[in-house]
Amino acid sequence: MVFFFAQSLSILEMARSVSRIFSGFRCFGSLPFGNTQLKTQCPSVLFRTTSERTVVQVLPSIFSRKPRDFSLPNSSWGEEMMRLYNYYNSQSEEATEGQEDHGEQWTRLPSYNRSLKYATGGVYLSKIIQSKARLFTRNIRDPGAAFEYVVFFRQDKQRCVCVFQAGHLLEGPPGHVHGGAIATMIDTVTGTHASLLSAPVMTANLNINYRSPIPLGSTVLIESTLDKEEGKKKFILCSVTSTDGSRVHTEATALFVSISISHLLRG
Ligand SMILES: CCCCCCCC(=O)SCCNC(=O)CCNC(=O)[C@H](O)C(C)(C)COP(=O)(O)OP(=O)(O)OC[C@H]1O[C@@H](n2cnc3c(N)ncnc32)[C@H](O)[C@@H]1OP(=O)(O)O
Repeated sequence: MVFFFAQSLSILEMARSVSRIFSGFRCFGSLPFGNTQLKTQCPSVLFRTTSERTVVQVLPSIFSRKPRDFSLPNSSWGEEMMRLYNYYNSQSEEATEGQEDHGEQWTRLPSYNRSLKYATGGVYLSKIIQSKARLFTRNIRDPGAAFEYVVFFRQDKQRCVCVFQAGHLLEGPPGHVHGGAIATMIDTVTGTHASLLSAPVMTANLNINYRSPIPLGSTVLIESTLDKEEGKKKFILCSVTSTDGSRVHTEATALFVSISISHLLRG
């Protein structure tokens, strides 16, 4: 669809259009950290400053069908978010460079805005989910406006840690994060955790105790641990704390039940 539209424009008009389409996507390579993987993911930065020939060379990667991984840094990530991302990411890099991974390192979990489509290659879900469906936590294009987060997993400890920066659109009480947004993030982290144990799962029960408000714009840690498994039930514990651990914001327990895909087709 995007490609068809672009064919009817001149190259430069096309470049401007695509640039606008991708306007929410900042160039990771301009940020002060040296992850080469990030630098390869922002070809649109060349549009305004290079010749037509270069633009043409760049276009194929623009129209790549590779989905955006939202768990990678963008320009809205603050200092604390970046510090923690770099901390956990450096430990997960060791796992890939090291000899053998026995689950003793953190693994960064990629995050897409149409999780099931990408997880299944789109074959199944393209038939049953409307084309405009997007994952709730990844559907706001303006970087930093809502849910900015990355989840890491440690298999040996059965533990997830999520670094979450709460944007200005998540306001509940003045200057603080809405309880529903906090619940959403707890559901997301514990649900991701339960899915790693045995996907697919659905949330059957979520109990939340709000202990102290989370300032809007701040970065917090959301940690989940496996409490117990009973057949198709997974019980997960979760806490939301300040990044230094000194302040407990929220505590929760969650129950996930394994389902079969046919469960989702019952309507
Ligand atoms: C990448 C991002 C990840 C994000 C993750 C987000 C996940 C979500 O938000 S899911 C959306 C919200 N959840 C839902 O809509 C679920 C709606 N509920 C359902 O579909 C069903 O009730 C479901 C799937 C939970 C359970 O149904 P079903 O598979 O038939 O299980 P069922 O046989 O009734 O119960 C299985 C066991 O779970 C227990 N159980 C079920 N529901 C509950 C509950 N609410 N509380 C406590 N126990 C429960 C049952 O007692 C039973 O226990 P046991 O095996 O010991 O007898």
